[in-house]
Amino acid sequence: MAEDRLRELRNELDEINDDLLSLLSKRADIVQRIGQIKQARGMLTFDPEREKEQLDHLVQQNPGPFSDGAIRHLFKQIFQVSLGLQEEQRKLLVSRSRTTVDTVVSVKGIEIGGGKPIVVAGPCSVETPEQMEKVGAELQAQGILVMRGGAFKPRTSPYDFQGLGEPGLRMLKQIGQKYGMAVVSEIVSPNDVEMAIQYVDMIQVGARNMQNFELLKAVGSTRVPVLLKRGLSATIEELIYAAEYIASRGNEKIVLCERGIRTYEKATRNTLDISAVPILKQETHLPVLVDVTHSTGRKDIMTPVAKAALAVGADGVMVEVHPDPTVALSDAKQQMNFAEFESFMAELRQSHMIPDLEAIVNRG
Ligand SMILES: C=C(O[C@@H]1C=C(C(=O)O)C=C[C@H]1O)C(=O)O
Repeated sequence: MAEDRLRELRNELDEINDDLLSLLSKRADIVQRIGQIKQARGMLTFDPEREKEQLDHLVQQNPGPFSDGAIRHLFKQIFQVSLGLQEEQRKLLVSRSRTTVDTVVSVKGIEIGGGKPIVVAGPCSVETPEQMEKVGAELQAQGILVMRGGAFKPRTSPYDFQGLGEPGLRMLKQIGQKYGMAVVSEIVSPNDVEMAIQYVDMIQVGARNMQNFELLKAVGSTRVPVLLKRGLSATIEELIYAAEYIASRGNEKIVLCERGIRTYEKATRNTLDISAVPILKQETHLPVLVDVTHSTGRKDIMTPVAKAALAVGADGVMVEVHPDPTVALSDAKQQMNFAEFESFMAELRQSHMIPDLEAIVNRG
């Protein structure tokens, strides 16, 4: 008899479970529709006031035997998984799920991400007109289309060379114009962005500033291409969110840059996270470059590392080149001299990893 009653009650519970499941699913469907409206309106997903309102109401209606605390706990769990659903469906602007088409960022007419890998090269720091003149001529001879050069240097020590600032940017622009190259330089303060875009074709947000959110918002408010470097200890997800900060302000001209992360390994300056490249290509629609200079800090392995980067799908590599690295004001050890740069370029061309020189020289 008691056995029968037990079975009966359990059958009843099974039915209630089915009803609860169906109600929860119906609720989840509504939650998702609310999520869509929130996304379209740019609203936050979490709404603590709305949750409190519902909890207060439920507690008021609580017929027992569950305690008010238990009811609050149960429903808080439902709200939490509901929020999870809304987060999941919220597609980031930079996310691959938005489009299967790869974004091509045009920097003064030079395409990054169009399937033709590029080499971005130049000195760590802009130092003197003579140094820049030599670099400009060398890069042009090597078919480089985008030149880098630092004018605002975020250095570890305040006593190290901090860069020439605006005069450095002016020098960079002049040499870029003279030798027909687009120029990119790092900006470290949101206050300098407006000034900088008079001189540079692409703004770099450096590794140390990847989560300088005010800077991200400032460059996001321009329509100038942005080269966003991964932070020293940033996860791939954090890099993607940093890119989203820029995109959310309306600027989707973003090029991501893997530049090595901090690990316990001492053989290289940083540890190149090579897997970040295909992951970023898979998770976002943005072009990805690899800075082989900063990731390795070693000239002797720059060529194989650059080949590896291109082999896993990078849209290009960045390298530092200086007429005489031994007297460079920053990063003296890791910059290539011209002879080293020439053999680096020759090796990449011979292995058909970058377009050959003629194709570039005759591009016009
Ligand atoms: C469903 C919403 O989104 C979230 C989830 C809630 C819920 O599951 O009831 C309530 C508030 C929000 O934190 C909403 O805003 O209404």
